[in-house]
Amino acid sequence: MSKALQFYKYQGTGNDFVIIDNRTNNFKNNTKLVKKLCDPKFGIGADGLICLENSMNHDFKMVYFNADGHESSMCGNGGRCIVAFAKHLGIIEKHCTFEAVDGLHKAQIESNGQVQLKMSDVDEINNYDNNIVLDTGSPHFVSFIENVENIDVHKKGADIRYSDPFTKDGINVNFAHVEKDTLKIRTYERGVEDETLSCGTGVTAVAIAAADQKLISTNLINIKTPGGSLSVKFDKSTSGYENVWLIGPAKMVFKGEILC
Ligand SMILES: N[C@@H](CCC[C@H](N)C(=O)O)C(=O)O
Repeated sequence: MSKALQFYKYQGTGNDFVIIDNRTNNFKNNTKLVKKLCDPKFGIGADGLICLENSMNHDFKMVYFNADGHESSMCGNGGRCIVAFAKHLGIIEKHCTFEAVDGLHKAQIESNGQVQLKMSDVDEINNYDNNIVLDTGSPHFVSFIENVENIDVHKKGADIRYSDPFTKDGINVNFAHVEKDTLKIRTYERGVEDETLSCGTGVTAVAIAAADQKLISTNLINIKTPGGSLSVKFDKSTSGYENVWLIGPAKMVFKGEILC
């Protein structure tokens, strides 16, 4: 017999998520079910699904699944959305610390609703054929190009994601253009296997890569994605980049019940 599952739908600059309050452990996830819930025809439709779960020592725990149904690494936009959701549930007020797959994250909600999320430190940046590979909680490939509006992100992103060194574990692929300390970014996401409107760990990776390549002269960077605007700020340390913050909107779109 089908069971009714309560869900919430959130979006952060157009990167959209099904969020489930799983503090009671009622939602027993499996790859097929998560994939179906993320499917716009057979389910709700989203780039990923997030469970908010109890944490022993912190405000809550975030468990993230890509739209392909597999549990994955950190999601920056999802992290900002789950913070807004925790506030909606009354678990937190303005500030919180939560557990995620890549460690602890601090966050705060501004009076204008923008959510600031502290991301992992970055201490390894690799060059790859004039491109950059780094991990901001999820693995990212960064390619700086001239004409970011016209590139076929689906085709070129898939070519890189399925190329030799990345086939097995996969990688997210970002195409970026720098203009006067503002970055324009489009991302092909692993696990969605397509372009999404925005990727939080992706824009964080591009901002740090741009600083590392000396393409920008500020450590508070404005970013434009097809889904809206974000900012990233950080400090340069002797070993890399720390105090990395991703800042932007996170909004509830609707809530409902689905039979599964
Ligand atoms: N949408 C994301 C990244 C989600 C994880 C990614 N698809 C992966 O598997 O690495 C974000 O906002 O960071």
